[in-house]
Amino acid sequence: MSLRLHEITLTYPDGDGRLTALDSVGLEVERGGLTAVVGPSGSGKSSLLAVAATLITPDSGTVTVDGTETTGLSRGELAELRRHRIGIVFQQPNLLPSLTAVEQLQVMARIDGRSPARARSRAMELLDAVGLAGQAGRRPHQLSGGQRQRVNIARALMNEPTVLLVDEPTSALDHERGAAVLELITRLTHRWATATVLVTHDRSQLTAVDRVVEVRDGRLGEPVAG
Ligand SMILES: Nc1ncnc2c1ncn2[C@@H]1O[C@H](COP(=O)(O)OP(=O)(O)OP(=O)(O)O)[C@@H](O)[C@H]1O
Repeated sequence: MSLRLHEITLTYPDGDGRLTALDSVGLEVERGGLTAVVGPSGSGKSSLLAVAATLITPDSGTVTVDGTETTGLSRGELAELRRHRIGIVFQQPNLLPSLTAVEQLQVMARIDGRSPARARSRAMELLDAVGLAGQAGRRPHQLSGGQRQRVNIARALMNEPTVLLVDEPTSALDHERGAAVLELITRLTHRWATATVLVTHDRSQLTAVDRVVEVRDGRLGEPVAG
């Protein structure tokens, strides 16, 4: 199992007490599988993604990434794990304004110490996969919102992660572009065999995903119709 969350409970300070954001949540995703997590605002979706990304340590429960149990790893070891095994697509693309599309990707590989030639060929392969081979030399302001989101997605795959975590990728896009981005993420999941978890509040576009689970008040279950 490439991503396994087991009995995750997460609380936040809340006045004099604690608010339970995740309550004994379990989730398993295989390589090449895409699980969509839906749920109303405040139900715990972002918290679930942050725990899966090892950015937040839960009160209890375990997160296993690509066979590595993360409990007890140091901050440095977690950072290393994230760099090599986890790709994260945040809601906002956060591209660097002065870099071209291909450079946005190359930066990731440089941090990881790859040769520039290998980094460039991987970057071009990914830009091609997201339909932007012809826009490799453009800077963010020369790209549309949908194109920027595609660069963002390609960048998350740069270091060949096992796990791909995607937060509300369609929130800034209209219905048609949103559907295209979801279709793209599904295709990339199959092609690069990532264990993908995608968080969204918009379930109308979830036609092609392998599985949909719903978070309600911090608990995970099968989605309720509607
Ligand atoms: N850092 C924090 N400190 C305190 N409470 C928090 C914190 N982050 C989230 N919460 C609370 O935990 C609960 C779950 O929040 P979370 O952001 O995970 O939900 P969500 O489903 O992603 O919501 P949204 O769709 O609005 O982003 C909410 O009640 C929220 O107010």
